[in-house]
Amino acid sequence: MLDKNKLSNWKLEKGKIYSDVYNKRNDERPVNGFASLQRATILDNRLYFPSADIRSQAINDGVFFLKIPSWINLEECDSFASNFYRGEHIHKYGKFREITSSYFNDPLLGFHTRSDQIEQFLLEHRFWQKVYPNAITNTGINLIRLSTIILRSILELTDIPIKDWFTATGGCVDSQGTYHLTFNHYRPYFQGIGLSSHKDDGFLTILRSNFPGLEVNINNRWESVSPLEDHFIINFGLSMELLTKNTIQPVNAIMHRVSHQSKDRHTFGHFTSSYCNPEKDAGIYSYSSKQGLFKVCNSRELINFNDEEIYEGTYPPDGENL
Ligand SMILES: O=C(O)CCC(=O)C(=O)O
Ligand SMILES: [Fe+2]
Repeated sequence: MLDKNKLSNWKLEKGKIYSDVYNKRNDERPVNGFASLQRATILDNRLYFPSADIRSQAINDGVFFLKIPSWINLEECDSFASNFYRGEHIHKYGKFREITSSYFNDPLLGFHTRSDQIEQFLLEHRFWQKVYPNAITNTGINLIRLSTIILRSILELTDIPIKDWFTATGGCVDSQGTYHLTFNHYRPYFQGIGLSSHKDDGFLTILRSNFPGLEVNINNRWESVSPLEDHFIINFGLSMELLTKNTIQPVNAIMHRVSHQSKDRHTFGHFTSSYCNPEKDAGIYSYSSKQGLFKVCNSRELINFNDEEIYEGTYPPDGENL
């Protein structure tokens, strides 16, 4: 959690995003039981929790289950997640492991192997139509719609004036943010952790997982998430935490990690971030009733620095670099 008093001074610095939660980031304590996550549904284009208390709990946890709406079809995305890394001779989607960042002229995109067990195919919305099969692009577009519904329902709980919502979210309240649809495979033949502890950079992540392995840090305890059939896992990210920290409804970003996997594990995630492309960067904002809306950092820098820090580590808080 970001320290409230430090918010107005919060600066994005390389290797220091997690300085204030350094011990949590470098925490090798095993899990301590199962997370008891709250459940929500979508009703009439709104996010609905069974009660205000359950909603507060979910917002405080920074993570909850969401019933998958009937208008979202996951079949092709599930198949893509299970096959994108296998090679063309094994499956039609196996060729995607050959499509790397050089194809997009962007170091963030395409197929990547990481220092953890994870390997990924990561693609930003502006390339979906050209690269993904149509069924996957269509699901991605429905996930944008879903993320917009969730985001608006959360903003309604804050005191951020509606006139500021577009700027505050870099366009996301009108489905004009930057979106990534990312497929993950955890390589059982690799040593070490599945995925190092981190918070997602954006406002929220819609995660599809049928596999155990995700661990969340709630109230300074690591807990396993048992996936719930027909539910997404919704994670709030750094942009949401920064934006709402000094409003009447602070939202916590959830620190999470994936444990070592001894069998193949496949998941995929849809990430909602403030608008940025090589020409334009909408920025990351924070709001308080005293100061109004103020810019905290660049959107793209937050994505890049967070990515680097996840895999390369956080500088120890005493200032000494790794
Ligand atoms: O695979 C998972 O369960 C989590 C993936 C994740 O945290 C991410 O892609 O940011
Ligand atoms: Fe994540």
